[in-house]
Amino acid sequence: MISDDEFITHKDVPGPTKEEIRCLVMCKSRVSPDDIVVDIGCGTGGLTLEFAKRSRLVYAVDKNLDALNTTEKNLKKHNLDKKVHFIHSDALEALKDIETFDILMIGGSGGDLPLLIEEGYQKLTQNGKIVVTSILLETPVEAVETMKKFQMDIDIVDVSISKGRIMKRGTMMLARNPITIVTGKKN
Ligand SMILES: C[S@@+](CC[C@H](N)C(=O)[O-])C[C@H]1O[C@@H](n2cnc3c(N)ncnc32)[C@H](O)[C@@H]1O
Repeated sequence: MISDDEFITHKDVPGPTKEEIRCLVMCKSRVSPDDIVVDIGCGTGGLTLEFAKRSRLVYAVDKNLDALNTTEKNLKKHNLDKKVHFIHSDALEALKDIETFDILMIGGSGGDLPLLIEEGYQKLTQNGKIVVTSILLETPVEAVETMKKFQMDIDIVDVSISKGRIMKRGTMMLARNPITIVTGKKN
């Protein structure tokens, strides 16, 4: 797992998904070397990079060109850019052009989540997974409701992490925003 401070960042792009959350996403997605992954809302490339290390091919999609360029820089830095197709597009448009995949990672949807899950489900391989990460309370509910329509096996984890900061007098634990990870498996 690559540490958070190894990423190249951009002032107008959200920072990478934190290391501990990346660990959990890799674990919940059960990504394997033959998998094709679509990373919607690739941002800084935190998840794209971890998926590229563990899969056959990743489609990294973002509607923000600064984000896509930042992801590309981070993948190049780790010699993983050859395993990634970089797509500058809105998520729904991008999905229409991709034939099939084993994992659909949704880390940013801009309000289109139910549609994205519906479109993505059609192209997901048998036993494929849709993983949604969110800081908003409403997003996991939308994800679960949509996944239920397709009788997916659903796993929900809410993660609250505190990181220790060592100071002169002792160690202070600093809380981070809770993140919810919803994973749906196609039966
Ligand atoms: C929180 S960031 C994702 C961070 C990323 N997972 C990482 O580890 O670096 C969310 C991203 O989703 C993108 N996004 C939001 N809605 C989108 C949409 N409808 N289509 C494509 N990208 C979208 C935003 O531009 C932003 O870069």
